[in-house]
Amino acid sequence: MRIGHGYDVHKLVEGRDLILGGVNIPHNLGLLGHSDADVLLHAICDALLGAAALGDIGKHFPDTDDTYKGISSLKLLAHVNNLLNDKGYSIGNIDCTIIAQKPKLAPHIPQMKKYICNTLGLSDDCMNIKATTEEKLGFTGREEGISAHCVCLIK
Ligand SMILES: Nc1ccn([C@@H]2O[C@H](COP(=O)(O)O)[C@@H](O)[C@H]2O)c(=O)n1
Ligand SMILES: C[C@@]1(CO)OP(=O)(O)OP(=O)(O)OC[C@H]1O
Repeated sequence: MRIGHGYDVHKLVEGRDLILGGVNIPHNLGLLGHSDADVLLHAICDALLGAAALGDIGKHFPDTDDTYKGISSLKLLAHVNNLLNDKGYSIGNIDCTIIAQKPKLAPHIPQMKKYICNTLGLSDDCMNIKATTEEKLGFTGREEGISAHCVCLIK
């Protein structure tokens, strides 16, 4: 068994979609990034890459490469899964926390889980997503951005 950890932050701005776990969530602000800025999927990619000692998301998908401009991060996650499979690894379980003051994410978590489990070929009981506010403290509390943490085990 090997452990991995991922962390990512994206800024909230007007005029962008809010996409988390592949789900387009209705909100007045969205996340800024070179890709679709899906901060949850980026944290998952980094945790999986970390567990396999394969570097990080920026190494595999540079934000200077137009190939990744506006790309769905579900495609990046699928690619990361292939890299792990090529090295003979399979995923044990994944646990994530999204830190967002708004919007309420709980109603969207089942759909996020479905997309992620389908992409990774994981069963529902191997994947968990939590959401929390930071009680109006810090940059997430001021609604300037959203962050996400992920830990995983691979075998
Ligand atoms: N963006 C969010 C943040 C939180 N939740 C849910 O609310 C619960 C309480 O959050 P606190 O930050 O006040 O502890 C949390 O456990 C989540 O279930 C949410 O849905 N969306
Ligand atoms: C995903 C990539 C590539 O499009 O870009 P962003 O969407 O900006 O995301 P980030 O987490 O800053 O870094 C990884 C990138 O290289």
